[in-house]
Amino acid sequence: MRAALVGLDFGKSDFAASLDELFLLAKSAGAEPVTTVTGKRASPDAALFVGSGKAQEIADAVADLQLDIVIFNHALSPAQQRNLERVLKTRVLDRTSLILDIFAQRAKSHEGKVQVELAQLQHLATRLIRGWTHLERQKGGIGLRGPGETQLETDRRLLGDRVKALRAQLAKLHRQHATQRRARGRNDTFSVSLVGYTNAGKSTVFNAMAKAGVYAANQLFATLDTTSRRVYLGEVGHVVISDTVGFIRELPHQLVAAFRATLEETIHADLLLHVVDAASPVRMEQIEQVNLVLKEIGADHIPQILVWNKIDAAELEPAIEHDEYGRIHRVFVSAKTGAGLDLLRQAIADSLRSSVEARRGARSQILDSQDAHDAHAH
Ligand SMILES: Nc1nc2c(ncn2[C@@H]2O[C@H](COP(=O)(O)OP(=O)(O)OP(=O)(O)O)[C@@H](O)[C@H]2O)c(=O)[nH]1
Repeated sequence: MRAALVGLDFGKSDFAASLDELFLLAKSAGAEPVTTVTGKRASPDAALFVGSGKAQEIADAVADLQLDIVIFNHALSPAQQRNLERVLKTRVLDRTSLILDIFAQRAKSHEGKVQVELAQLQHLATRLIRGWTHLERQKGGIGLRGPGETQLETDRRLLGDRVKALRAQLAKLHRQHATQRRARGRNDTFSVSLVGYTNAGKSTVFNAMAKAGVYAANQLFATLDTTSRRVYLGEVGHVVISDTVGFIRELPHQLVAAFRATLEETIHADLLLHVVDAASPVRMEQIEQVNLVLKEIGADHIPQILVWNKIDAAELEPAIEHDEYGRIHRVFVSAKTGAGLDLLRQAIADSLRSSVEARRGARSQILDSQDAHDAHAH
């Protein structure tokens, strides 16, 4: 599918990085970006998002380069999208729909699929206006319409019913996961979650640690479902490591909501390995974006180790770095070459050891106070 990418510069500093990301997103969705049209504006045009001159430039590109789709690096209103499709005479997609599309292609587990469908329906609900989509025609539903209902009311009702059913399914899956987590908790297994910006290399680190053969690809959001493995770390024992969905700037809020359940795994971890693409020029900003999402889901209090990955590409050396309190702050690794992975194992083992000591400390404090209580009673 031949695509044009369109990005408008509203004076934000991350304009170039955000466009590079759109290129990757488009490729991940299976499109072939042929050309990029950029422009500068103070604010979006109400009817077409871009100005009429820019719209003509895009329309010419569509005709000259025989493009099938135009992808905007922004959120478009339903009216803007329709107006643009009329003027450009081709399909128009915005950033939110593109990300939803990738999620729909990638979701593998039952839960992942339910979450993506819910997010898509919620996105559709904002676009459900007269003459837009007729849901019951897709379902071939004669007799589905209630008495006196207009097409729009019927669409809204069907959509509402489906959203309700999906929410119920998710709640059930959620309860099952909580039960599984409790079972794990009883075993006192130390749990480690990999988090990070999309494409940072989480799956590759996970594979290297777990030798699991989890799908790793130079695509955004190759991993949607949480996968967990037990990993043996020598005399300190076992940990459970989980790979999680990648984060991205401007993740559509429907998706943040839908994936909250998946991210629950993250919230209950004892340690977060925050994987960073050390070779990316925008790595500091990506770290910030990830920390923002962690805060949003209430996981910002969990101890975190920054894993600077891809040191082979960034020409850095494997190392462990401590903060001023002597805690491990950063580990430099290459999941691809294996350099520094022994240091990462060591870092996780250290963290496990101090957690066990802290727990033992808490327990002996309780015993001490019990002894004191008993002594007093005698
Ligand atoms: N040069 C180099 N490339 C790496 C390294 N680790 C991962 N990669 C590459 O980076 C790309 C992304 O890796 P993944 O492991 O799929 O990244 P992810 O963070 O799981 O991605 P999402 O599923 O999108 O969240 C792949 O092409 C990997 O081969 C590394 O240490 N060095």
